[in-house]
Order: sequence, then structure tokens, then C-alpha cells
Amino acid sequence: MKNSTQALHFGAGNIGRGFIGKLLADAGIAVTFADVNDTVVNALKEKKQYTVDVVGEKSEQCLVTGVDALHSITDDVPAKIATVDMITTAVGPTVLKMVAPAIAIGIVLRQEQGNKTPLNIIACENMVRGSSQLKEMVLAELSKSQQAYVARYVGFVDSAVDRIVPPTENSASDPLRVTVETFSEWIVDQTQFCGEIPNIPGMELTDQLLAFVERKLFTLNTGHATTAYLGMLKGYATIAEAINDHDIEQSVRNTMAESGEVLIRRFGFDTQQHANYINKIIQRFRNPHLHDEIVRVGRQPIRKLGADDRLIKPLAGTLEYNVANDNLVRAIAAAFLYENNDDEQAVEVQNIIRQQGIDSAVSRFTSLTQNSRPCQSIVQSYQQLQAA
Ligand SMILES: NC(=O)C1=CN([C@@H]2O[C@H](COP(=O)(O)OP(=O)(O)OC[C@H]3O[C@@H](n4cnc5c(N)ncnc54)[C@H](O)[C@@H]3O)[C@@H](O)[C@H]2O)C=CC1
Ligand SMILES: O=P(O)(O)OC[C@H]1O[C@](O)(CO)[C@@H](O)[C@@H]1O
Repeated sequence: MKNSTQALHFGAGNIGRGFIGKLLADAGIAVTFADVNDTVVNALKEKKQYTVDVVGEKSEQCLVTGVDALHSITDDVPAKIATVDMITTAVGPTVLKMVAPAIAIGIVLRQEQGNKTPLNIIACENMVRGSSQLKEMVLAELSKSQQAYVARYVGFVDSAVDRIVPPTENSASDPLRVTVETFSEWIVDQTQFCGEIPNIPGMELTDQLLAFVERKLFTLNTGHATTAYLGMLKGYATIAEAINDHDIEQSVRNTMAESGEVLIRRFGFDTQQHANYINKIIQRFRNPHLHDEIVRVGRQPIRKLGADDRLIKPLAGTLEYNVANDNLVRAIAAAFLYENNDDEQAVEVQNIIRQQGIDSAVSRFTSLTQNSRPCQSIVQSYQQLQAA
């Protein structure tokens, strides 16, 4: 990798500043963030550095230096795209479509300027093959000849990203400071790069990305969502409080064991290693230094109840392999009991349950066939949880 490598990172939020931006800057890459948050953008432009508090087994305070920022709407982001070697994103799955047009305009500029330097784009979102989805959004903005340029000079590299970074509590005094757990994992699909693969310590390469994406989704995310939804039912406010409840911990372990059985059968993961992976995740949830609210982890339940997400996708796997799923069913039922008036999706789920009944709500949000066996099990579990 050349010393003058430049990256543009969309989304200077928790993962942007606390994980991906830091990792790129630590590798000597000149990082420019693009965001719509004036406070964060202006502070980055002025200070060109920020502090990351790493908390957990190895607590340390790190200064990330040499960074800059652009406002995603009012600054000339496409001109920057014309000059960088990498683009990364951590904006959230629903915002990805909003950054696609700027990326497309930047790519057109590169073509017009005769730029033949490879550009690699990596979406770091909780999505299965997020970069491939971003690629479709970008291609939709381009002509045939521009698409041919993309095929030759632009790589869209899928990735799995894992580090727990809740919003920082002291953000009023320092809008850039961010607190992160010690653990981090960023795995990218080595088969999708255009040109040389950059050597970035902390960016792991694989040619089996789907296995790692599903391992993270079916374990960390399934377990986290289960902790949130069961924790909310018992009146807890944070993930650490909920996982320290023995009954919840046991349910979360059982749920991850069920989704884990799917992973073991599908990808051949070693049983003992997978049990260790689950144990490690439970410890991460317990991290006493992270104030991780249940409403953050349980947010947007409609997205989380989707067919390709952390609850229904592993449930579908248990049906495919004909293995136990009682705990997954209970976690899904708990998601249907999740109430939060500040969360539009939670409000919508409760409205639909009230207006159309739980049977109809389950099939509507999960895409499972109404009155099918799994639907009936979820409804039954919902009624048991409600009566408890
Ligand atoms: N926080 C975490 O622990 C983890 C989050 N993720 C994923 O990372 C992604 C980002 O999550 P967080 O960092 O937690 O969210 P966040 O809300 O802290 O950061 C998102 C950032 O995107 C910015 N943004 C919104 N619209 C934009 C636009 N049009 N252009 C540029 N920036 C824009 C927001 O202002 C915000 O700063 C999500 O997909 C999430 O699922 C993945 C692993 C861990
Ligand atoms: O960011 P999402 O998809 O709403 O879900 C929250 C999840 O994402 C994470 O922030 C990161 O994987 C987890 O902490 C949690 O499981």
C-alpha cells in the first residue's frame, strides 16, 4: 500500500470514529469523514483529531490524528471521491441509499479525469453483503459506459464488522470522543478487491465471507437482540443489567446454541470453538464499562424481524436442518412485545398487533406463512410471555 493512501469514510458516528476510521488512520491512511452532523463535522475540521476510550480487558486512551471532514450535503464530496483510494461507510442500512448518488457522481468524475487508479468501496454495516447492495444502488445511477468503468476500476468489497460501540455519555462536552469495547473484528471478502489488497492491520481477509457474516449475525446479533427483548420485558435498562439476570443469560445462551447448531451444520464450524465464541460474546455483553441501552440494541424491531435478519434467518435455518428452536421462537415472541414510544418501528408493530391481531402481525413482519407451524409457535410463545 502506498504511504499516501487516502480514504473517505461516510458516517462519523460510533463505528465510524470508534472503529473503522481509527483503524484506517492507525494504518497511516489519510482519512476524511463525510457526515451530515454539523457539530461533528465542524469539530473534526477544526481539531483534526479525536480521542477513543477503549474499555474492557485492556483499557486504554487512544488519540486518532490526521483526520479531516466534509459535510455530506454542502461540501464537494464527489471531488474528494475522485481522488481517494478507498471509500468506507458506517451510516446504517437505511441511509446507504442516500450516499449512493454522491459515490456515483464521484466515479463519473474519476472516469472523466481518466483516473485509472483502483477504488475499493467497503460498506461496514449490519447487513448481509452490504457493499454488493450499495453497488446495485450506484450502478442504477450510471450509464452503460460508466458501468463498464466501474467493472474495470472499482471494487465493492463485502465485509462483516463487529465491535460494540454505544453512543458516548459525555458527548456534550466533547462531541468527538467515543468509547469502544476492546474486542474488534473486521473481515472482508478478499475476492472482491480491485487491484492490490491494502495491508491494513485489523482488516482480516477471507474467501468465505458468508460464513463469517452469518456467524456474527446468528450469534452476536441474535444474542444481543434476545438480551434486549427479554431484558425489556423484565424492566432492565441496559444490556449488562439484563445479561446479569441468570434466567436471561440462560435463555440467551440457549438461543445462541440453537442458531449455532445451524452454523455448525451449514459451515462446519468446530463445536468447541463455537462454544468458546458464544462464551466470549456473553462476556462482551457483561462489559461493566459500556453503558449500552436496551433501546439501542432493540431499535427498529421491524428491521430486526425481517426474513434476512438476526432472528428469522437463524429460525429458518433450524427448520432447514430440523433442529431445536424453542428459544429462538421465544426471542422472536419477545420482539413482538417490545414497546418503545420513541421508536417508530416499535410503535408500528404494536399498532398492527392491536388492529389486526398477533397472528397477522407475525406473518406480516417475519414473512412466515400465516398459520404455518413456526408462526403458530411464535404466537403461542407471545401469549405465554404476555400472561407471565
Ligand atoms: N455501534 C455499533 O456497535 C455497531 C454498529 N454497526 C453498524 O454500523 C453502522 C453505523 O452504526 P453506528 O455507528 O452505531 O451509528 P451512528 O448513528 O452512531 O452513526 C451513523 C452516522 O451516519 C451519519 N449519517 C447519516 N446520514 C448521513 C449521510 N447522508 N451522509 C453521511 N453520514 C450520514 C450520522 O450523522 C451518524 O454520524 C450501522 O449499520 C450499524 O448497524 C456495526 C457494528 C457495531
Ligand atoms: O445496529 P443494529 O443493527 O440496530 O443492531 C444493534 C446491533 O449492532 C451492534 O451495534 C453491532 O453489531 C450490536 O451491538 C447490536 O447487536
